[in-house]
Amino acid sequence: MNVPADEGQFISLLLKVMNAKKTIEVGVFTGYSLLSTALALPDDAKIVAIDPNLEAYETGLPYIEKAGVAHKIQFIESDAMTTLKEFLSNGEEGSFDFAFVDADKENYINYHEELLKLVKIGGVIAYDNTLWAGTVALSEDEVDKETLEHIGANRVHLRALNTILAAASHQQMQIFMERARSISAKGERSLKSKSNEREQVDPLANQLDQVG
Ligand SMILES: C[S@@+](CC[C@H](N)C(=O)[O-])C[C@H]1O[C@@H](n2cnc3c(N)ncnc32)[C@H](O)[C@@H]1O
Repeated sequence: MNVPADEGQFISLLLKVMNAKKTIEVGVFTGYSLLSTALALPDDAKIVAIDPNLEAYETGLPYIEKAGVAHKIQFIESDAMTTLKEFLSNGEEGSFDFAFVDADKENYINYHEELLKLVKIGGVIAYDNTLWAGTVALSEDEVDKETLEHIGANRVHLRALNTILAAASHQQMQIFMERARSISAKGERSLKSKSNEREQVDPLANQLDQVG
């Protein structure tokens, strides 16, 4: 299922504020968030979009073409971990401005590990569904049995991701979207030794510092 329109607009805003030019999307489906991304980026930008489901991507592709942004997209029909590891072996470390993850929740933590290496200091990694309909804040006893069966495993995966994000030394901001959708956007905060570099390249992190 695609992200809601307000989330697409929020991604678009983030990308424009950051002046992003090179991004990764993990989990494309029919390309709604991908189209939001492609429309927000400049004409010479590049988006690597990874999903094993080529058929779904091709369903949405005519709309991407009609919008005149297909040239910005490199679709890779693959499992994302394989591709992310290939990028790292090919020397793409620290070369991406932004990553958006909206795929198999059990792998979010694994994607996070690889994306921390692929996304540059000052970049942002955004995750869809981090509240999982609000259930991440509830104990198992508080979720009714039917709901727990339906959402149980993903709730556990997302709680684990949120715990890691909250504990990490990187700057993080959490944005709660309407209709119980959620997105966590994690600004990569530089270490003290890189503070000068960061000040030059990282307007978003400076804004995040002021937010606290
Ligand atoms: C919720 S949909 C993505 C929706 C999309 N972001 C949008 O807004 O239109 C999840 C997608 O993740 C993909 N997916 C599942 N496992 C994956 C994996 N291991 N690697 C990459 N994509 C995967 C599915 O094929 C599916 O298309």
